[in-house]
Parts: sequence; structure tokens; C-alpha cells
Amino acid sequence: MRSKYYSVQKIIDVIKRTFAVDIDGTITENGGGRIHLDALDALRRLTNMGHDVIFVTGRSSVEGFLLSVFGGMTKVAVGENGGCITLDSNDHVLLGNIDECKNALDVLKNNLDNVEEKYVFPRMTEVVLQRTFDLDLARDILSEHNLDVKLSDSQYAYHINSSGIDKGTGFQEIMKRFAISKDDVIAIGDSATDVPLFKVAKTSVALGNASDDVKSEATITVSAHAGDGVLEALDKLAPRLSEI
Ligand SMILES: O=C(O)COP(=O)(O)O
Ligand SMILES: [Mg+2]
Repeated sequence: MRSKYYSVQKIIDVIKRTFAVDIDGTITENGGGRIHLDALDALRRLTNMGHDVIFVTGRSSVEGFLLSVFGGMTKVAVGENGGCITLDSNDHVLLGNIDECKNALDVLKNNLDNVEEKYVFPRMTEVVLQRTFDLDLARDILSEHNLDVKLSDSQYAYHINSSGIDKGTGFQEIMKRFAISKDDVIAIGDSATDVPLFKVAKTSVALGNASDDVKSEATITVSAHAGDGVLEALDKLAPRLSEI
């Protein structure tokens, strides 16, 4: 028993990986955002072993950054669905343009019922909406008005981001800054907004609560939901970390 444990430990120890981890629906227990403590503990242990664990979220990058500080993970976060990176308390990299997103919001409000902003922590690059209208209809309206923005659904909110901004492009900025290779990235997520992140990672995990469309974009799927799914994924990955 001891030698088996030791070999897994050693494999994990020698090859540094970067885990790009979504927050809501991935390490939370419910819609309210309560953290799954065992999943958080597992991510902290990965960090203690020398891996990077970086949150990539539709929440503000400050929320992701604070979770990394209090949780004991790598202290950098991609937030606002890829629009904003927080490197330190007063160091934010803005990749998206909030003005064009606000302009799109005005157009949607004037042309569609039930378009309402969601109460969230302040955003620097995007607009966040309640999931109270038809997404396809809204996309049609935006393209009719030639608005170069993207509307996406995290299952917790709709997001309006500048065109070309998503979790994949946001995380690629981190990869560039910290010289992280795609081969060493393991992405974990649950929704359509995580699919661009899956594409910049060699290994990607869709959790049991993800839709079939999202699951079909991941290299690995697990059956358990959210935090339990993260634990299932890490169990699956541990012996293979040297090969992937
Ligand atoms: O959209 C949100 O508010 C949170 O989404 P997340 O699943 O990307 O953390
Ligand atoms: Mg999510």
C-alpha cells in the first residue's frame, strides 16, 4: 500500500501541472456559491505539491483572486468570463471593453422584455445579466444591430463580453505571462463558458452536471456533480498525471 501511494506522490511531485478551475457548478455545492470543502482541500493539496491551481471564472476576478488567497491556491485569477485578470490586489489586466458591453445591454433592453442586470460584484470589462430571456433571440438582436459582442450562459448568469473575449483567451494571457504550455494544462468546468478553456488545455474535464454538449468538448468526463466530480476527476487523473 505504502509503495503505491509513494509512486503516485512521486509522479505528481516531479511534473508540474497547471489546473485551470471554474468556480460555480465546479467547486460549489449549490447555486448559492457555498464551496465544497473537500474539493477545496484537494486543490490546496495539489498547490502544496507544487502544481498551479488557477481559478478561471465568470465571477469578478477579485472574487477568484480572494478565493485563491483564502483557499491557498495560486494567487492569480481570470475573471469576468476571461475579460479581466487579477494579479494582485491593485493589479488588474483588462482584456475586454465594458463600454461596448453596456451599449449592447441598452440595445437588448430596448428590444426585448425581461432583460435585467444581475447584482454582482463590480465588473471592469463585461455586463452580467439575469437568465430571464431567450438567448437566441437576444443574439439575433445583437447581430441585427451589428454589435461585436458575445452573449454566453454560465448556467448562473448570462454574460455580455467583448468579441474575442472568453475563458480560453483570458487564460491564454496567463499562459503567456507565466510560460505555461498547453501540454501541462488541465481544465475543469461545467458549462458552455468553459468550452473555450477546454480548447486551450491538453486535458479537460467536464463534470457530471455539465450538458451533453459541454461533455462532448472535454477529453474526460466524470459522473459526479460539482465538487464531488472534481474529486472523482482528480482520482482518475492522479495515476496518469505523468502521461497526459
Ligand atoms: O457566471 C457566473 O457568475 C459564475 O460562473 P463560473 O461557473 O464561470 O464561475
Ligand atoms: Mg461554472
